[in-house]
Amino acid sequence: MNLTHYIGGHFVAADPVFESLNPSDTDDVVARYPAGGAGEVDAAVGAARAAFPAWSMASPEVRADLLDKVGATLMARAAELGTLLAREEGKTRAEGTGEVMRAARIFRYFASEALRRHGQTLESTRPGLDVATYREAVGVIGLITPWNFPIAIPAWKAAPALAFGNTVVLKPANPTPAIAHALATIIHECGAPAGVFNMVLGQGGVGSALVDHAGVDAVSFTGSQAVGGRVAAAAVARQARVQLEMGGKNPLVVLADADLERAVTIALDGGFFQTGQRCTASSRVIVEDALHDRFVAALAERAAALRVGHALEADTQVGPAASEAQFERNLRYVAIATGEGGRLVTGGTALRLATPGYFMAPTLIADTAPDMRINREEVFGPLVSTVRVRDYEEALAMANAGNFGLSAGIVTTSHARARHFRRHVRAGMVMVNLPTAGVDYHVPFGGTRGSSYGAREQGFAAVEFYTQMKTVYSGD
Ligand SMILES: NC(=O)C1=CN([C@@H]2O[C@H](COP(=O)(O)OP(=O)(O)OC[C@H]3O[C@@H](n4cnc5c(N)ncnc54)[C@H](OP(=O)(O)O)[C@@H]3O)[C@@H](O)[C@H]2O)C=CC1
Ligand SMILES: O=C(O)CCC(=O)C(=O)O
Repeated sequence: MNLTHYIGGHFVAADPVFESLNPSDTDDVVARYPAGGAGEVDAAVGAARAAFPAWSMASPEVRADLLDKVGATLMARAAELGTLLAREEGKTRAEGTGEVMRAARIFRYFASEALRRHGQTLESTRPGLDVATYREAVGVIGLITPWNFPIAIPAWKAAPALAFGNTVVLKPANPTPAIAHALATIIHECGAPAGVFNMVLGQGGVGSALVDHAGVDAVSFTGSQAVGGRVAAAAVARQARVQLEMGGKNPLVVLADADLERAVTIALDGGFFQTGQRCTASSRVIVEDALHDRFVAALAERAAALRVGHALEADTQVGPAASEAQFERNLRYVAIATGEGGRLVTGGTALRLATPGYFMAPTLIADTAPDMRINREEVFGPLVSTVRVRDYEEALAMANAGNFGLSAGIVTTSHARARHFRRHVRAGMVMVNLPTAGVDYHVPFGGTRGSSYGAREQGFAAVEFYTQMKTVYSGD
């Protein structure tokens, strides 16, 4: 399959330069795609600017109808698109289908958000005047989205952008262009006016051309801290609005009063499902001393029993890393963690299976210290480290250490501890007796410190980033 850019309502073909490979079987080329650059970005931004006046002034019903139709189409095609997603990204077919359904629900949710009341009317302090606030579209929004949720994240950025009257230029992640292309095709076929939604494919310069373009009013980025920092600096330098979501080193605190089986199930899900490639993954498990050894032994046993395999095989529980770069990074961090004194309890190695893919055994590294790199840096693979602590107070201090603050979890039977943790942990999202990963789409998503920058994403909070406030005073 040769993919194209999507600019101004047209699928713009160009020589295929890059390949998207199936990470479960790298002999399988999922798609080939062109090397877009500043020229394509300029054309896409131009198309989005030209479409903006009519789209932002269109009846919200027009926008709601489009989003509704996109949501319904995604839902109807969830199994087929979920298979494509699993083939291209490496998450299991069930995870892929679930993600497409999530994207469908996000479009459906924002279809109704387009019709909801977002402004206010107030009495003026001056008799005889009325005051009202309106939320208006911002303009052209540049979206740079990652490969780990290659349809849900474009959905949760594009759907609110379009719902509130903005136009969009999407730069999808390099390892997953085919599923992004499928989304663009659906938006086109559902009747989006030309230029309302655009997509430019390519590597090594498309993202920065988008962020630097004077015609882009706002940029929403999800990815690494390093790139996020560059995106923010470039956007702020020209006073463009910017929002970043940059991952985590999410602590899961397991207290001695926890039910062991439950704690292990929560850690297993949060740490290893979706191959650990979630910014909300429970990559750092902080365990109270009295339960520590039994917890590590039980988690290692369950992790070793997980079936790692080809994403499209029915009994696979953990798919491959999404790319060679991510695979190598995962293995490198095993060496870094053990080199710094961590104890490899299970996993740690690449797996040779029937197909050439980026498979790795779920890995547990115990006896780590909080200042080791494995506890400070996001890896984004099926790697979990454990830290032993004396008591709850030490666990909380450790959970609050470091430069991330996305999601934090606690497993305990104590309501008092859970309440205290909810209040005092420094994270944007707190999970009580739940994995740190796995979020709803109708509530705000985002973190503190180095995890996020700017307004929250998703749910009712999305209106903040994708609209600007206007205050109108009316006399008689
Ligand atoms: N928070 C999360 O959910 C995610 C976190 N990550 C983390 O990031 C690590 C690396 O993943 P990787 O896929 O390389 O992701 P990156 O965060 O490095 O982002 C790569 C994307 O950013 C664009 N980009 C690169 N430089 C710039 C720039 N200066 N301005 C604008 N856009 C730019 C690239 O486009 P172009 O090719 O055109 O330059 C590409 O689309 C992972 O291991 C993980 O730790 C990754 C994915 C999701
Ligand atoms: O945990 C989730 O459901 C969402 C995770 C996420 O958004 C991410 O990894 O980028």
